[in-house]
Formats: sequence, C-alpha cells, structure tokens
Amino acid sequence: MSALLLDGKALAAKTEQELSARISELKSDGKGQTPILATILVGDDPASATYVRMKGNACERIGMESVKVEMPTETTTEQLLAKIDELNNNPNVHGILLQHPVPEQIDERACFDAIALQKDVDGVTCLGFGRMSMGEKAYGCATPKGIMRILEAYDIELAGKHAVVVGRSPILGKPMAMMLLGANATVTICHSRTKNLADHIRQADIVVGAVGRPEFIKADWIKDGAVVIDAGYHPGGVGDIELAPLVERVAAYTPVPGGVGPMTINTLIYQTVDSGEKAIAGK
Ligand SMILES: Nc1nc(=O)c2c([nH]1)NC[C@@H]1CN(c3ccc(C(=O)N[C@@H](CCC(=O)O)C(=O)O)cc3)C=[N+]21
Repeated sequence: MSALLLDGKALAAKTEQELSARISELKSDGKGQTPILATILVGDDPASATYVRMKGNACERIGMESVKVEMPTETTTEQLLAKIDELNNNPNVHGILLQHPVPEQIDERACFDAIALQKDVDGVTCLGFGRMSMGEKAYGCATPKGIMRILEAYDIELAGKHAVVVGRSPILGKPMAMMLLGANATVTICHSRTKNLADHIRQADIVVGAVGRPEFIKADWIKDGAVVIDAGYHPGGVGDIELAPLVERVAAYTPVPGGVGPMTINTLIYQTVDSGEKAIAGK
C-alpha cells in the first residue's frame, strides 16, 4: 500500500483562497485598510533573500501588503532593535518577520524578543513560546504550526501517539515538541547529543525531521506505518529524512519540496491576516 502524501503545497494554495476572501472583506469594511506584514532581512545571504521574497510574493497573491526592510551585513544589535521598535510603534504594520539567521554580531534572541507579542506572527518570541507551551493564546512558530495545520487537515491522530522530534532549535524543534505535547502526543526530543538515535526513532508513530542536515535520518530507522514529517530543506530538493525508500511502507509523509515549506509561509500570512483583522476590524 502506498502512503498518503501530505500535500502542503495544495493545502497552502487552498488556504490562500480563503485568505484572499478575508482580505477583500477587510478592504470593503475597513476603510480600505489591509493588513501589512513587515519583513526584515539583514545581510545578503542569497537563500534568505529568496525565502523573504517568497513570503512577500505570498502576501501579494492574497492581496495583502508587505513592506520589505533590508539592512546591511554590518548592522548592529542596537540598530536592528531600533528598527523593530519603529515597526512595533507603526500602527499600519500588523506582523513582523525577522528572517533567521542574522549576521553573527547581532544578538538574535534579543531582537526576536523585541517583537511585540501582537505582531509576532512568525511566533519567535520567548513570550509567545511560553504562552503557547502553557496552552495560552499566541501565534505559533511558523514552521511547527504549519506542520500542526497539515496534520490537522489530514485528520492525523496525535493523542496518545509517540512523536519523536529530531532537533531542538528555537524556531523548529523546541516549539514543535510543545505543540505535539499540547495535542496530547507522547513526545521524545532527540538532538545532536542523543545516544542511540536510531533506537528512539524506531519507536516513533510520528517522526519529525528538524535537524538541518541532508538525509541525516535514514529510512531503515523508521517503522512501517509511521507518519513522516520532513522539515528539512536543502539544495537539490532533499530534506532531513531519506524519503524515497519510505513511500511504500509508511502511513503518510510530507514531500520535499511541496510539504512543510509552503505551509510555513502559509502560516505566516495566515497569522498576519488574523492580526490585521484584530487591529483593523476589532475581531
Ligand atoms: N524567522 C524565520 N522564520 C522562518 O519561518 C524561517 C526563517 N526565519 N529562516 C529560514 C527558514 C526556512 N523557511 C522556509 C520557508 C519556505 C520554504 C519553502 O517554501 N520551500 C519550498 C521550496 C522552495 C525552493 O524551491 O527553494 C518547498 O519546500 O516546497 C522553505 C523554507 C522559513 N524559515
């Protein structure tokens, strides 16, 4: 039996139609005002520039405005904090995305945490993470929240299932683990210091690859019938998981590309529309 393909690209496209309609409605009864996403790109890493452009394009497709802030590689923490402060205080901006990674001299955590909670549509602040972990309202971190949305759309059962998250980064593995816990999964978090990684992964009903190394997780570590989520994105269209041998024997999987990536961007714009509706229409 062949596995269910968790089609993030199709789900994102379908959701964009709903978001377009919500934007039109806001435009008609919000005095023409539309939500605005501010994206901040520091430095000239070409891959980061591409991702930020894709985020701006997604805004455009749904009729939402975005403002692109570009800052030079030698930007200081103070300069970036001042820019974030300016965007926090701009009532026309409803969401702020600070593209990760920033150049090494910048205190990225301080800058993430400077983003106002109500504009943290990418879900990167400690406050947002803490609230989400405690089951309080907060925008979810875009990639793990995108994964939760795809699991939900395909009715993948999580309660009581053993989820193994491989990776513990601040904007992927760690919030992913808390979201799965919030959905009543039993969660194991593995990382670079984990011993017997393969043995942990063999226990998983749901595996999330979030290590950032191409095909690091081998197909034969994954049991038959598992749900496989690959949050990796590497040149050549490969993820963190060796997917090809799995498609015949797992229950479901996200393809690379076309799985988690499009849902990450979709979640960012979805949460920006939510934030815009709150600010403009008082919803
Ligand atoms: N503050 C912050 N938030 C992020 O969410 C964030 C970030 N920084 N830094 C970098 C990572 C990476 N990321 C991706 C988004 C979309 C695709 C995506 O749509 N990929 C396409 C393929 C794109 C291609 O063709 O290269 C796909 O998987 O189908 C990939 C990666 C967001 N990130």
